Amino acid sequence: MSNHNVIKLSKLKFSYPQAPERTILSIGSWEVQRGEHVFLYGPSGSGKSTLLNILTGMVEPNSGSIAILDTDLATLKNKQKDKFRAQHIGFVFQQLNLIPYLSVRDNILLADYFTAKPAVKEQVEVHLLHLIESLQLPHSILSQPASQLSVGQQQRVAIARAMINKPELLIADEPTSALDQNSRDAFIELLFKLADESQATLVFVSHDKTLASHFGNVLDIESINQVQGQAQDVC
Ligand SMILES: Nc1ncnc2c1ncn2[C@@H]1O[C@H](COP(=O)(O)OP(=O)(O)OP(=O)(O)O)[C@@H](O)[C@H]1O
Repeated sequence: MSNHNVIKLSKLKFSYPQAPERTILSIGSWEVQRGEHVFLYGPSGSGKSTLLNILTGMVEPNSGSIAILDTDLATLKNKQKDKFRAQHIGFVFQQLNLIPYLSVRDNILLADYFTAKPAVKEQVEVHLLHLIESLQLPHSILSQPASQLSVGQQQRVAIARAMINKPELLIADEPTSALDQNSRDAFIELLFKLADESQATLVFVSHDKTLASHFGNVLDIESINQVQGQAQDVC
């Protein structure tokens, strides 16, 4: 396979409809190649979450283009965007967002259920077991309700859920902010391991610059966003 861009932004401008006069993001160009581990950092209010929402098609820019895996998001209707997101992008958030009363298995498979074209059941099962083993979790955990897991186990289940659809792009938004240093490093290493296994590209967002040393590609959002002065005023 050639070295396709997984993310390609160009001439992007964005302001929220409630405050149209205030430009939040103005990015000339930004590209991420397949398999990269990108650490995107910046202070509170610098537009990290806004940029992630634009990358995933949840929010539309005022102008400019965004291609994810060579698909121009502007060409997709809302339903197609939902499907595209479910099939190609995995998410791990700060609040792990597991549903407490559902079993670990159902929490993980929920992501597969939302893709318009669910994979063949047997293949999903094989992949599920593979993920659980790679994350050093016992098979028996699959039938436990998420509410019974330790925080460390919940994190690993959140990674499995993000990876069950074999996404090409994995987005992690401040997933380690509640952890101590050791658990943080272990979590990042597991995330890398799983991402690399499926050659997924990882975009990891945080305001904690001490994590940067783990990553091959470290990007200060303020170095690509031409309106940083304005965004910083808020914090
Ligand atoms: N729904 C909204 N309407 C109007 N302004 C918003 C909205 N959401 C965010 N903003 C503003 O956009 C700017 C960027 O916010 P954003 O949440 O993207 O920053 P961030 O870097 O992710 O911050 P944090 O690290 O605190 O999560 C901030 O100044 C914020 O006040």
